[in-house]
Amino acid sequence: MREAMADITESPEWSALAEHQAALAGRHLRELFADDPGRVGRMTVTAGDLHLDYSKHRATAETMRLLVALAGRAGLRGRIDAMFSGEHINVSEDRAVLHTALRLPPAEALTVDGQDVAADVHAVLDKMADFAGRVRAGEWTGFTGKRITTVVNIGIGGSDLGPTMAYEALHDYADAGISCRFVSNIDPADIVGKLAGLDPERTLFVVASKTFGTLETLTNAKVARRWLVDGLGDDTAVSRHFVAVSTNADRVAEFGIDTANMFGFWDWVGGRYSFDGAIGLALMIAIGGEAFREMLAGFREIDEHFRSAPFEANMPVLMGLLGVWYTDFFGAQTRAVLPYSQRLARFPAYLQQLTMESNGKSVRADGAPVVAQTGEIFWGEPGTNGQHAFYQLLHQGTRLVPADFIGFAEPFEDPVVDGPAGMHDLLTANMLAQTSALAFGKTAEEIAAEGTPAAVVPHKVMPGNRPTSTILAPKLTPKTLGSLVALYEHIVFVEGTIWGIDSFDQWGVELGKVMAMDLAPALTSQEPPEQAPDASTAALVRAYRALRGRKV
Ligand SMILES: O=P(O)(O)OC[C@H]1O[C@](O)(CO)[C@@H](O)[C@@H]1O
Repeated sequence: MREAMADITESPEWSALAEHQAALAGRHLRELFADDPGRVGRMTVTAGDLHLDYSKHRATAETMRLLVALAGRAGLRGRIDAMFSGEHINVSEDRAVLHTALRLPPAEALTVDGQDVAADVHAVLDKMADFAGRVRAGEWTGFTGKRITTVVNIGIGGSDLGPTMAYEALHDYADAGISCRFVSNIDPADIVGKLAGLDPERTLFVVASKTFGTLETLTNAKVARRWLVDGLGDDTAVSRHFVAVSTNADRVAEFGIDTANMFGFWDWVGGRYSFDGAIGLALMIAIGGEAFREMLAGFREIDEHFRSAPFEANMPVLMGLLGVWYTDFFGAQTRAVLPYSQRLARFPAYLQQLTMESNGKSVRADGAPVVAQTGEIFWGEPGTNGQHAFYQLLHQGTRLVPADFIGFAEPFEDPVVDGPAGMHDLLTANMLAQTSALAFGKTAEEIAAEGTPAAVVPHKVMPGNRPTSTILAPKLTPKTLGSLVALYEHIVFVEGTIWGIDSFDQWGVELGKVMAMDLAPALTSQEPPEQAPDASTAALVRAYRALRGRKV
């Protein structure tokens, strides 16, 4: 039986925040800025290449002091140390949580549960780099001796979203003439579409699955194997065209992939925290081992910052605490993530798994029900596209939607000029304008003064007081991407610590998987369905069967 955790909402720190919120709720950001000229300087923090301005939050110096005190009450410092040192903080699975070990510098030692974790990590990274180097150099060829030009990663969830997002973000660094495609969905449209136009002689499949037991991945891998064997007319071609990334060597071998071509990881890496290890193999083949290691250095820089910076100047701590502030004290339900970079189009989707699979929990680590709201709903789209879609609600809707804006100073493209500002400057101008409009809005008086007819004035009022963080980095490099991801990984950890939950299990996804396997025969058999879990689902099974021309 686990020791019962204290109820954080009963703590003096929580009560102080609740009282403070009541006093602050009626105050506008316009006033907070007017009252405190030093605000921006104080509410700006840098970590490695990341620059965060959090002054446009509905928070004062006192708010931040109280939030930091809450972190102290939740034992955040001790929890950080526990994670980095390999304590079994994933309690429901009795595992260490060591994604931070994936980016340990070679000189740093770490032994956990009697195992030299640092040596294991570097052995896998070296094996990946060696393999990636051979594929890139054309030394590892397909079965017929031709160079590999496309890598197809087959995986789902953490075995897909990380590498997909990172490949899209960093495709400018793909310098060996090798491109990647990513197949995840059990919907046949995914694999059929992704295989279209590929040459089996030049295609390498990376089957990525921590468990190597995931229905979608194994099904897609079997389809890919059939496509390859049909295309090359020889079963033995598989060994040159399939490699695996997994923690489960037995299942890899059972599938028919030579375990010499398997890249391992460990149960102490959660799937959603894994693309900086072997799950990033496809990415490494595309961008090369050196760029991959630069990405790891970016992760590492934020790990170090998170571990050592005082909470008052600690970027993940501040952003995590602000997440708690809005979730639990303002009743906000979602957080928008708005990258002003087309290359980060998949970043919100990646963060959805990272944050929501981690913190979407209603039971605490001690097994008792949670005492506060948990799990922000993350969503978003790149700017400026989002501006022409859902920003109306952000500006004038009734809901409070805190938002993270992410931008970069340097574009990749040569200056594409249209008027005095280049396109990239226009992109950035839009980002900055949005955060300013969200924070300060426009009053009825200001609108009326522009000659707006009185009847239209209320429609044009921009209430403002809508909180945002702005993260700026020099350029979307492998290093800055690593830093950004580590930032959000640690934000998740900070929030999970305050809420007292185990951010590293995901039991809630299991039931649906089992039920799907139970239901599949009812959909596919030629006989009338025997059972369905409930009346509604039984009716839907019958409707589906009727539509497919099967007996009902
Ligand atoms: O890598 P695997 O074992 O195939 O799992 C894929 C994904 O499935 C999940 O278990 C959720 O169903 C995720 O946590 C994981 O990232």
